[in-house]
Amino acid sequence: MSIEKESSSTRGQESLTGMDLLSLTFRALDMTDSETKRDDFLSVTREQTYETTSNVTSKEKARKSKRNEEGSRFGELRCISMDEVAWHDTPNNCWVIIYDYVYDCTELLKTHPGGQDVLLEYAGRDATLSFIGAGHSKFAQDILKEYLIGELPLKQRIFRVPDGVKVVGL
Ligand code: HEM
Repeated sequence: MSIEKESSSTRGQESLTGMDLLSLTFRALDMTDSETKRDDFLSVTREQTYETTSNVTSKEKARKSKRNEEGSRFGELRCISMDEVAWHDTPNNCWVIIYDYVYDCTELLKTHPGGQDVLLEYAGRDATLSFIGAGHSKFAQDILKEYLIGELPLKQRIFRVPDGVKVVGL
């Protein structure tokens, strides 16, 4: 059955969008412990997202600083576009995107328990799906922050935006 047909039989006249397909892929990947809990899902409202652009209004600035006082996870993060990330795709300069955050994995390449090849495969691009697929432990998720250097601009994000792709395990 084609995707279009399946879509129209399950969702009336609506057709599947790229986001729907990505979301389905994630759901198919997640997998093992199937009982969904409320906090399995990322629930982001427009107020909880923030954009690190230069022309933010004073109202936005006030909101951001309030959020930082309240203990935002990473404070101010540099805004890095996917184009810029794409330039960092070598063993001497390896950035990856996971969950809309940008990580400099150049040093990690030397010590990554999964080896450097798997990381290099995603150098300069999004590695979210593989990071989850590899079944990384809580420890691995915790040390992610050691490599954090920035985040994607709001327009390029697919997870941390209102109605973004929902994933389990991050
Ligand atoms: C900054 C990003 C990453 C960090 C901090 C990281 C960290 C780790 C850590 C600590 C482990 C040991 C096992 C564990 O605790 O889960 C591990 C294993 C592994 N990682 Fe990563 N990882 C990263 C990105 C990736 C990516 C993008 C891939 C792509 C496929 C990957 C593939 C693997 C694999 C296959 C293993 C399993 C090794 C084994 O069990 O023998 N990792 N990683």
